[in-house]
Amino acid sequence: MTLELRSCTYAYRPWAPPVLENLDYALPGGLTILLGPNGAGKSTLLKLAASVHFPRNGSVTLDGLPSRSRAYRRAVAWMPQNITAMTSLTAREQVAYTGWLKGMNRRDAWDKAADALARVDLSAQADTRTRRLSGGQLRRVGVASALVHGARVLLLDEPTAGMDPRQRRVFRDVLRSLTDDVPVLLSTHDVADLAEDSDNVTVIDDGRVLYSGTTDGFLAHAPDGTPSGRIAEAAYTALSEPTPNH
Ligand SMILES: Nc1ncnc2c1ncn2[C@@H]1O[C@H](COP(=O)(O)OP(=O)(O)OP(=O)(O)O)[C@@H](O)[C@H]1O
Repeated sequence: MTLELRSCTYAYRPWAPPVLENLDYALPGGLTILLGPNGAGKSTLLKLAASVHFPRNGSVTLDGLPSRSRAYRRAVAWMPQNITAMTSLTAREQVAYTGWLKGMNRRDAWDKAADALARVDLSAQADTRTRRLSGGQLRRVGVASALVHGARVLLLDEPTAGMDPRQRRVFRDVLRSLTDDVPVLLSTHDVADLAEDSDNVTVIDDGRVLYSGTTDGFLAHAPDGTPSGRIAEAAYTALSEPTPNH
């Protein structure tokens, strides 16, 4: 499975400067965390990969399938930053509804919704109305919705934002169990929290890839002598801040 952006340029308005310019990126397997400061272009990259937006120039493909194709859209699941609780629907109904929107028949969507909720450890809340769920639980409903139609790639935009430490721990366990069979690209500002769990790290700033490689390679950018609890943050700082002579 190869999701690839080739020489992608994207601007939100025809007259505006591009947010991404000639960007080349190939998503590795396992869990990849996408880091970068506010406005770096993380959501934009995810939206191009999710076929929510299309590049002005360049191409986005999954095993050669163009992102405008129906097969591509079915193979890729995207969870936006804000998940909305659908008034009066239960967690299972909301997930099943998403499956139906993705083209599944009602029966299949209903059955697979239960499986997807089990994968994110929410079976106990399947019959709870989504508006009664906590923010962290609602995000897990979002992941279940992304999983319900058997996507081959999962793109998650800041899924851990606003979660308390316990919810983040549950979420990390859920992610671990998912990435065995589905590559996941996840944007976050929780560098320390997720870097140590991930297989790969991508750092972008100003629409450019500053680093893309293994988590070990990423952590190696921390200066010698960095205290063990601060290695991920120090590595991120070293990669994202210009050196004094530049
Ligand atoms: N809908 C939009 N219309 C116009 N400009 C936009 C739109 N969405 C994002 N931008 C601009 O594109 C740039 C990249 O934004 P993007 O949301 O991709 O960054 P990000 O790295 O996800 O940021 P954050 O960490 O704050 O979520 C920013 O300058 C932003 O202002």
